[in-house]
Amino acid sequence: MDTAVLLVAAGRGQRAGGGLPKQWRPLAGRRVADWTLDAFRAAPGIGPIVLVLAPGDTAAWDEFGADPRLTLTKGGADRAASVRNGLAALEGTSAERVLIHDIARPCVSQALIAVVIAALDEAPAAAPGLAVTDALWTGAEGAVTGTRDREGLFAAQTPQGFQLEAIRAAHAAHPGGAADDVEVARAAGLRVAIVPGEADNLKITRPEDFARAERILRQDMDVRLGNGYDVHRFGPGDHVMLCGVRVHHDRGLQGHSDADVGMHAITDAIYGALAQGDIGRHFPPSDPQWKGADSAIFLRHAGDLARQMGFQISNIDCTLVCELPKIGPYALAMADRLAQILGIGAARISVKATTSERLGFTGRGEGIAAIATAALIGG
Ligand SMILES: Nc1ccn([C@@H]2O[C@H](COP(=O)(O)OP(=O)(O)OP(=O)(O)O)[C@@H](O)[C@H]2O)c(=O)n1
Ligand SMILES: C[C@](O)(CO)[C@H](O)COP(=O)(O)O
Repeated sequence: MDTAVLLVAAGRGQRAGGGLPKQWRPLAGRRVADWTLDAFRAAPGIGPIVLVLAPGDTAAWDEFGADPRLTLTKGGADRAASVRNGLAALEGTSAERVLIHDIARPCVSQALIAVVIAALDEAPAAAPGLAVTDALWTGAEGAVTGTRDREGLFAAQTPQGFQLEAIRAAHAAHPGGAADDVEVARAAGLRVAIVPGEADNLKITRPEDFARAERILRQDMDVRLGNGYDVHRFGPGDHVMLCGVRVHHDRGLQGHSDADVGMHAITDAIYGALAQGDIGRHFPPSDPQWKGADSAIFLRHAGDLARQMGFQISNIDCTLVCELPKIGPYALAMADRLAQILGIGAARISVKATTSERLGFTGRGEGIAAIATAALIGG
């Protein structure tokens, strides 16, 4: 049974400071929102994902709008209003359950997601709570004024899981202003099962939380580097394909596929980082179906394989080595095309070129060489 995910990301993160809303700020090499989104993308049994965005976060609307797995909808004046809009966006989907999660909790584990989903087999609602272990005081003017019994107290976390129709009806009946969806569910008479929360599943709220979240994410991070190198010889022709862009030239490049030397080096760099061999292993040159093939097929395969193995492409750097054609005027278009094929931001891709000072085979204009590095992050 598919479980939908509703990620609320329309807050302004005022307590976290830092200028940019916290979900768009960098954390362990990526943005907070990327960590959270990918945790749910990677979880088994997840169906539609609704991302609730502030209307003014235009860059996010453009970026995430291109992802076919996501449905975007506008946030409201407070968290509960944003959740209501997200639930409305789920109307008509086949999902019967929903996990509602703060985008500001990027350290959510696969184990916790699975536990909440499993608990929904037995209960109409389930949410993680951390039993309070510290003594509790009341205080005023910098001094302790009393103590409170901690017995039976829990710190509430997300993802909070619900049968979809039940939480939709609960929100419709609620006057608003709830701290979380458990409060809304309980007001509608739903029993909410508590599953054990995780200390690492913090909500980034204040400036110091970034450092703690970064430590948590980095301790499980699997950083991989791969390199790729390729050469193609010039032959007759009137253009070359380089990093997915057709570049006018008085000769073409020879090869079994479209001979896109840059894209081949990048593809091999990704395979290398994954320890999955090279293009020849996945697309043997002896196979006639790849004759004249668009090299985007190879690159897309490497990118998909990285995702299947639990890795994100952090960045790519590719250097083309040739005297001619001049690469500079095409470099940005090349980065854009590669980004489109890989489904990552163009700012994560660098394409540059150098001559070899007329030395060697590239210097003599006999062919083009390309060298690429890919950095992948998993875990
Ligand atoms: N109108 C709102 C307010 C909050 N949220 C989301 O609700 C989650 C939990 O809220 P909180 O930590 O309070 O986030 P902010 O409202 O962004 O923070 P602050 O109160 O410090 O401004 C966050 O993922 C936030 O983006 C939302 O989608 N819409
Ligand atoms: C839903 C929540 O994450 C539960 O802990 C929390 O209530 C939302 O954030 P806020 O800081 O209470 O606004």
